[in-house]
Amino acid sequence: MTDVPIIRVRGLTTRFGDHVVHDGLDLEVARGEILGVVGGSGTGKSVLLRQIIGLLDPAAGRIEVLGQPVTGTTPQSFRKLRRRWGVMFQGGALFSSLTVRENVEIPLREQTDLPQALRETLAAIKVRMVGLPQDAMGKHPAQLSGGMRKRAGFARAIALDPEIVFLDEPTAGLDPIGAAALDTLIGQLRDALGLTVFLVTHDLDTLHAICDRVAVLAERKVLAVGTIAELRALPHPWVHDYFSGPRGRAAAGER
Ligand SMILES: Nc1ncnc2c1ncn2[C@@H]1O[C@H](COP(=O)(O)OP(=O)(O)OP(=O)(O)O)[C@@H](O)[C@H]1O
Repeated sequence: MTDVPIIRVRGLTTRFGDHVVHDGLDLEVARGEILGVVGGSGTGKSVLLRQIIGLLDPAAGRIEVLGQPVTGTTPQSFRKLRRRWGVMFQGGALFSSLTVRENVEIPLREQTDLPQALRETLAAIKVRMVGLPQDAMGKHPAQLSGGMRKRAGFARAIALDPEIVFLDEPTAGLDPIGAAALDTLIGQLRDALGLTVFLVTHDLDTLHAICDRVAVLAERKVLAVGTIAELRALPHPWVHDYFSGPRGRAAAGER
């Protein structure tokens, strides 16, 4: 990891009408780390992710990714920047009418001029990298299990060899074995590809298994960020209940 943050959020304020979701939120993500983002329901984890990737404008604040501004930039600069990250939304968010190959090819089709044959070859490599069998390429999402759909979504997220991958609740809806396998895959790909991973999750096992640091969203800001051991030492009630309640202790391997 270097000292220069790969993602930098400063003074972020988010409002929907009178509802203030974030109020002066600050966050930095280091290159090469897996950062888990946790918080109670409605604390604005998914909204934060969408703002960092430029899908939603904040009311105030500054967001920089890879040293470039995300807000207030030209469409051309933004297009260049967005090629450098990949996103997997909840459930994989695949197009149901397209095959896995066609889904994985979407970023290659939209953001490169590569010929069809090369797009297919690259899609096949990504599908293999996420541990899907080659015959999954011709299948539609409805023909896949939930875990396979997530893997296909992951293959699409890494289609353009991104530097950062954003994952919104990747293990939601998976059985514990499938979830653990996906955690392992995320960790392996981070190591193999040198990815930075920004991961919104409720899954305590994921946090323990692969996250280098965890950011806690509460009280309209990032209340704390650190290792799980550091967070467990905090007296804040939500942080305490989350990490040191029965599920938190079980995920930590305690009784
Ligand atoms: N487009 C929108 N218009 C109005 N309100 C919105 C919009 N998007 C999100 N919100 C509100 O912003 C708040 C934060 O939403 P967000 O989806 O980020 O929560 P979250 O922390 O990801 O929650 P969960 O853990 O339940 O998924 C919620 O109160 C939500 O209703």
